[in-house]
Amino acid sequence: MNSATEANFDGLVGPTHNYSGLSFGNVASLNNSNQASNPKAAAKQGLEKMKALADMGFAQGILAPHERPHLPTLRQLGFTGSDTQILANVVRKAPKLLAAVSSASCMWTANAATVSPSADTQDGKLHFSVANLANKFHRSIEHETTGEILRASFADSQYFSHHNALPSVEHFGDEGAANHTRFCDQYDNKGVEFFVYGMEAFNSAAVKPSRFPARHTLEASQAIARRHGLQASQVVYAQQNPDVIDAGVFHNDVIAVGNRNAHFYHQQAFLDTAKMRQDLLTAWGDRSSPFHFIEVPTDAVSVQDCIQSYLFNSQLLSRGDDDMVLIVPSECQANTNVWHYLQSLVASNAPIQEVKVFDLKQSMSNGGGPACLRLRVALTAAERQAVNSSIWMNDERFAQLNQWVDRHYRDRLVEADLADPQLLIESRSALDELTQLLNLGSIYPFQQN
Ligand SMILES: NCCC[C@H](NC(=O)CCC(=O)O)C(=O)O
Repeated sequence: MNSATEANFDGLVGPTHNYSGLSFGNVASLNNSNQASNPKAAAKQGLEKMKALADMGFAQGILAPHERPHLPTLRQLGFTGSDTQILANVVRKAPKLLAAVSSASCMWTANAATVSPSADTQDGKLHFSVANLANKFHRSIEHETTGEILRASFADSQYFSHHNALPSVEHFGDEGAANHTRFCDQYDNKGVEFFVYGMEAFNSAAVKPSRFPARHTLEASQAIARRHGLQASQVVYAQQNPDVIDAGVFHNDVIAVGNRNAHFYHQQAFLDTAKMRQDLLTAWGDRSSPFHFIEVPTDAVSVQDCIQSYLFNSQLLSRGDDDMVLIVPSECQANTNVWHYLQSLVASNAPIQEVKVFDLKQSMSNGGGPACLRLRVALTAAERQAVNSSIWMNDERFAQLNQWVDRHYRDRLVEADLADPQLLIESRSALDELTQLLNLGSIYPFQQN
C-alpha cells in the first residue's frame, strides 16, 4: 500500500527580509545588495506558492521564521545594555554585523536540515540533521532555532529523530538538503540517498573550487549518512563540478534536481557525470521502475543561463507514476534558451509533463528559488498524522497568514532600517503572534526571558 507522500515545508519569509550582499559566491546576493526589499511582497509570494501546491493536492507545510535582528548573537559578541542601546551601538560600530544578524535567510529551508525518510533508516524513524551552514556567518546562527522549530513541528519522538548540527567548522560544512536528493520508486519504499559535496576537506590533494567557497564537504555528508543509519548500498556521493561553483552555483540545487526515479541535471553539474550515473544505477538495482537521467546539454542551456534563470532550482513533483510537474521561477520564462528548452522537454516523453511558473522575485534577488524555499519530507500516513497539525497550509491558514503579514510587515526595507528599534518591536510582536497561530510554543529567546 503506497500511503506515503512527499510533503514540502516552506520557510515563511520573515519581517526583516533584506538585500545585504552577505553571500560571497552567490551572484544574486552580491549583485542586488543595497537594493530596497519588500518584506510584505516576499512573504506573500511565498504564501502564494505554498497555497498553489496545497490546492494541487500536495502536502504543504509552513516553517516559522527566526527572531531578527538576533540580539542574543550581538550579546554573545560583547554588546551590552538594552536592546535599543545595542542596536544604536552596533549600527555605529559594526553595520555589516547588524546586517548579518538581521537576515531572513532562514526562509530558505532547503538549507535547514538533511532529511532521511523512515523507509531508509536503520531504526525506522524519520531523521532530521539541522545544517550548521558554517560557511556564512549570517547563516551559521540559524541552526539552533531551526532545530527548535523542527522539534516543535515534528514533535513525536516515536516517529521523528532530531540531530543537532555537525561541528560548525569548514571541514564539516553542511548546507543541508540543497545538496541532498532522495530517489525512490515509491515514497514509502526504501530509497537511494544522493549526497553532493563541493570538496573533500581532509584530502588537500583533491580538486576543489578556487574562486568561490565549496560550502559543503564530503565528510559532512558521510557524517549525516552515518547518524541517520543509512546502508552504504543505498548511499551515493558525487562531487559537484568545481568550475560551476566558481561560476556561482553555490548549492547543487542550482544545477540539478531529482525526484523519485528522475534526475534532472545540467551536463556540467558534476565532476564525473559517468560515475554519478553508474553509481546511481548500481544503487537503484533491480527496482522495476526505470530510472530517468534527464541531462540538459550546455548547447541548449548554458551554466550562465542556469544561474540567471534558476531552471534547476525548481520543484519536481509527482502527480502519478512518471507524471511530474516542474515548478519554476518566472525568470525561466524570461530566458529564451531556458523557456525554449522547457517547451521541448514537456513535448518529449520525459516524465516531466507540465511546467508551472511562479513569481518569487523577492527571494530570487537574494539567490533563492522555489527549491531553496522548501524542505522535502517524505511521510507515511502515520507520520503525517503526527506532524503539528497547525503548520499545514490550507484555505484558513492562507487567509490567516496573509492578514498577519498585512498587519505586521513593512513593504519597504533598506539596510539603514535594520537599526530601527521599532522594526525589532514589530518583528517580535509578529513572531509572538505567529507561534500562537502555528501552535509552536514559546520557541524564541525573546519569549523566554
Ligand atoms: N538556498 C538558497 C540560499 C540563498 C542564501 N542567500 C543569502 O543568504 C543572501 C543574504 C543576503 O545577501 O542578504 C545563501 O547564499 O545561503
